[in-house]
Amino acid sequence: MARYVMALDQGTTSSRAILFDHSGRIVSVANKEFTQIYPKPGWVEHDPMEIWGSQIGVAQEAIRKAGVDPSDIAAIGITNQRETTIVWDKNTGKPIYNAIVWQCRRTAAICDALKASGFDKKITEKTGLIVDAYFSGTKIKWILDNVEGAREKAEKGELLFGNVDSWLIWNLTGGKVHVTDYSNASRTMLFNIHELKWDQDILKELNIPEKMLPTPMPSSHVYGVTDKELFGVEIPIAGAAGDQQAALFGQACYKPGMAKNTYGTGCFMLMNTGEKAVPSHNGLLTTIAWGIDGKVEYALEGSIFIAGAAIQWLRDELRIIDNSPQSEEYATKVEDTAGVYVVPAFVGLGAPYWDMYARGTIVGLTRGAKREHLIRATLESLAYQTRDVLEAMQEDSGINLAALKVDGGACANNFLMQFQADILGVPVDRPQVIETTALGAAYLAGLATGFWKDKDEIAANWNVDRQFKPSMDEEKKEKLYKGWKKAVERSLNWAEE
Ligand SMILES: Nc1ncnc2c1ncn2[C@@H]1O[C@H](COP(=O)(O)OP(=O)(O)O)[C@@H](O)[C@H]1O
Ligand SMILES: O=P(O)(O)OC[C@H](O)CO
Repeated sequence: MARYVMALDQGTTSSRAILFDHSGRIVSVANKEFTQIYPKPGWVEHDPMEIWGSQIGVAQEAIRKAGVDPSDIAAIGITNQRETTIVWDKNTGKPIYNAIVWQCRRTAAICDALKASGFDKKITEKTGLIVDAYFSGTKIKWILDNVEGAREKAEKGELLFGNVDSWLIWNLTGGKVHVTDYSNASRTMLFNIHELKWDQDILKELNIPEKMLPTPMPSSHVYGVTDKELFGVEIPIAGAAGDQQAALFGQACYKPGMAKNTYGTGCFMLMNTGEKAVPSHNGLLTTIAWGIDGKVEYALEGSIFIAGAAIQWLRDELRIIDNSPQSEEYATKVEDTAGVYVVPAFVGLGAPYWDMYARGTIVGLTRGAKREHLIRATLESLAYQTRDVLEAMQEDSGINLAALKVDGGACANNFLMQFQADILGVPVDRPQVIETTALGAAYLAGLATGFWKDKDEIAANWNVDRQFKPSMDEEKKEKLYKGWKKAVERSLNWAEE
């Protein structure tokens, strides 16, 4: 029997491939950052060919590094940055435009028009989403309206749309399979999450031909096999899920009420709500967690657009740190932020504010404010944003979390995790494997191919690395959080079209 499952984790800033063994341990990892394209303020693009090239490159490298024979890989699971929109020519396989990234704000005006007409309420009922430039629907419309000849070709059935999962599966299968999984479909703003089909009313409103859309499928399912050219053997592609849903799966949050928070480029808290799609009254999204075992399960989600990306901003734009881990070193050189707050609303604010026109703000500066304070305030902003969504989630679900499971690159930061526990007043549990996004994708693929028996077998693999216990006194905690809310006020509704 084959001994490994490979996860392809196509994130916002890097493509990663990880080989896992049967106990969920990492056997090898390969990673490659790729180009971020900012054509205008608030616009973000990727080159789809670079996404594909880097992803297949790291897959081959991970296999090479482990010294594993590709025939020893039971299955491949895909997980991806969600909502990012790619449109390509069915005949040539070439993209007709750059990928419009989830963070891109270019379709804010289309969203405003949907809100002005009241159609946004219908969209929320059907898709569980809050109308925002974040989702794929308006991005597809923008491409069809702005790329010469695109609409005509789409109507003739010559163009295909996909999120990154579909794009990778299409390329991995040599252009044979055009599918998506339910969790990714639920992020397009075109998918009826109750009926599990593309919604005709929304397609009509946005003028998007259904023939360009992929076939929605369960998240744990054999979609096809890899083209023999790629690895020398055909490997089943047996799982796919959006990266945040995959992390929920990898964290073994299989029961209603279980939640995780992933600190990557953005920060995303998801709570499993079982077979019930729970509507939010506090600015959260209702979304599909996964389709498995012949049914679909749902989640409540708090989407924070900028988290680890703010640390990258300190590194790449301000150039006040050399690498992300150094942020911890500087943050712990000072007692506090000296009253400084950073609100990293670089691409507007997601949950629970949903303000496409908010922009980044630094407040509370005094003459003594130093680099260390700014770095610490940036790290703390991740924790404050998380408290904003946790409060909304507890309100919507009626559940008070006993502990928060965390994962993603930035959860390696011990200062941040301790501050997070302090500001929430809830313990924070960090697992041994923080690559739970990739792990979740591997589990979905391994379950479809019999590599793992069932979810219980997988749940037994979850082990805590460290628990961070709240230790800040109540008065200080609330005073700090009050300052954050005031800082957020200053960032809202800033940009003008
Ligand atoms: N020690 C650290 N402290 C703070 N942030 C970190 C640390 N290590 C990584 N990060 C941040 O985490 C992000 C990378 O996490 P990852 O889970 O790989 O993200 P993604 O999947 O979105 O690309 C980067 O934005 C990086 O700045
Ligand atoms: O690239 P990540 O891990 O920050 O995830 C991005 C999300 O999928 C966007 O919805």
